[in-house]
Amino acid sequence: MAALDIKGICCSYNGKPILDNLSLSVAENEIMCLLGASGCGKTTLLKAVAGLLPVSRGEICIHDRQVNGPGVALVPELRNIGMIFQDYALFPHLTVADNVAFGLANKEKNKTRIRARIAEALELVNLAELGGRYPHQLSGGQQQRVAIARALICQPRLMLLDEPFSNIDTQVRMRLIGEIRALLKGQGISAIFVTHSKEEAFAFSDKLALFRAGQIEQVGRPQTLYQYPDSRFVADFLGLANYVSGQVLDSHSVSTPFGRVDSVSALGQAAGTHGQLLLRPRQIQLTLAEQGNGRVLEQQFLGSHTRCLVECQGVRLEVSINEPLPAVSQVNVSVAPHTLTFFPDAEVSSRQTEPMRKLG
Ligand SMILES: Nc1ncnc2c1ncn2[C@@H]1O[C@H](COP(=O)(O)OP(=O)(O)OP(=O)(O)O)[C@@H](O)[C@H]1O
Repeated sequence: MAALDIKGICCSYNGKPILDNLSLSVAENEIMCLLGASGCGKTTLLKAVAGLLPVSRGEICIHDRQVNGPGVALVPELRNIGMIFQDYALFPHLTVADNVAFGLANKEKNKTRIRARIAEALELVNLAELGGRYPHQLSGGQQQRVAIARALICQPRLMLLDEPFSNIDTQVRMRLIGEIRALLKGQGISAIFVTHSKEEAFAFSDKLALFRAGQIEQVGRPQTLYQYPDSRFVADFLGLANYVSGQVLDSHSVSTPFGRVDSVSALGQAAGTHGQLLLRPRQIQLTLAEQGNGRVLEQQFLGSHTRCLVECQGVRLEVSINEPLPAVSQVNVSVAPHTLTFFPDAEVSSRQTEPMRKLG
C-alpha cells in the first residue's frame, strides 16, 4: 500500500494551470522530496495533498483512502496528516506545552492523557525540559522542534513539510535534518518535504522528485538522479557538470579529446554516435605528469576538497580533488571506468533532454 498516491491531478490559481496531469507515489515510511526552482509548483502540490487547494481533475489517495477524486474533497482535518511550515507558525502568547497541545485541538478531552501526550511529544523532539517557555525564548531550531512536536502529537501517518529548515542557522541545519529524519523513520511516518536546496534534499530524503514548471522531470533515489540523470536539466540542477564531446566507439566506450573512456555497463547506442559525455568533478582524476595532457589553470582550496580548473586538449574541466596541486602544474587527465551517462547530440537537439542509455 502506498502512503500517498497522486494520479493525474490538475490544479490552478484563478484559472491559470499550475499542475497539469501530475502523478506521484510515496511508499510507506518513505521520505519524498519535492525539489525545484522557485515558482515551479512544489507548494501547490503540498497544498493539494493537504486539502487546502481544490483539485480540478485526478485523484489523491492517502493510505488507500481517496481524499480527492470525482465528487470527493475531504477536509484537511480528516486527512490524518501533520504539517510543518518554514515560519514554524507557533502562537507567541502560548507556552511550548500549550502550543503542542493545540495540535490535539478537540481530539482528546482527558487532561491527564493530554499531559502525557504533550510530554511524550516533547520528549521525542528533545525538548522535555522546555515546556514552560514561550516561543521567543527559544532558538529557531528549538521553535521548529516545537512545531514538529505539535504535528506529531496527532500521530499522523503522513507528514507534509514545507521548507522547514530555511530559517534555521546553517550550523544547526544539518544536525536538525538528521534528527528529524531519524524521528520520522523511527515513528514509521511517511513524508513529503519541499525545498529548493539540493543539499537539504540529498540529506533528508529517500527519493527526489525534481520539478520543472509544474511537471516532474525525474523521480528516484538522490544518488541515482545525481549520477545517472535522464536529462541535462536534472544533471545541471543537482550539481556541477562537465560535458565533453565524444563519439561512441563500441557498446562500452566513448572516444573523447583526452582519450578513450570506458563504461562498466552497456551504453545502449550505436557505434559512431556523437554526443556529450557527462562527467561530475569527482569522476575525473588528475596525476602530476610533466608531459601530461592537461594544465591546471586555477585552484581553490575549499576545506573538505579543492576545486581545480583544468584545460585538456582544448576542453575546460572542473575537477574536485582532495589536496591542492603545486602551482602551474602539468597533469594527466583520466577517467576511471564507471557507468557513463552520454547524451547523444541528435537527442539533445531534438528534445533537449533524455539520454538514450537508460539504467535498469
Ligand atoms: N495564491 C496564489 N494565487 C495566484 N498564483 C499563485 C498563488 N500561489 C502561488 N501562485 C503561483 O503558482 C506558481 C507555483 O507556486 P508555488 O508556491 O507552488 O511554487 P514553489 O515551487 O513552491 O515556489 P517557492 O520555492 O518559491 O515556494 C507560481 O507561479 C506562483 O506565483
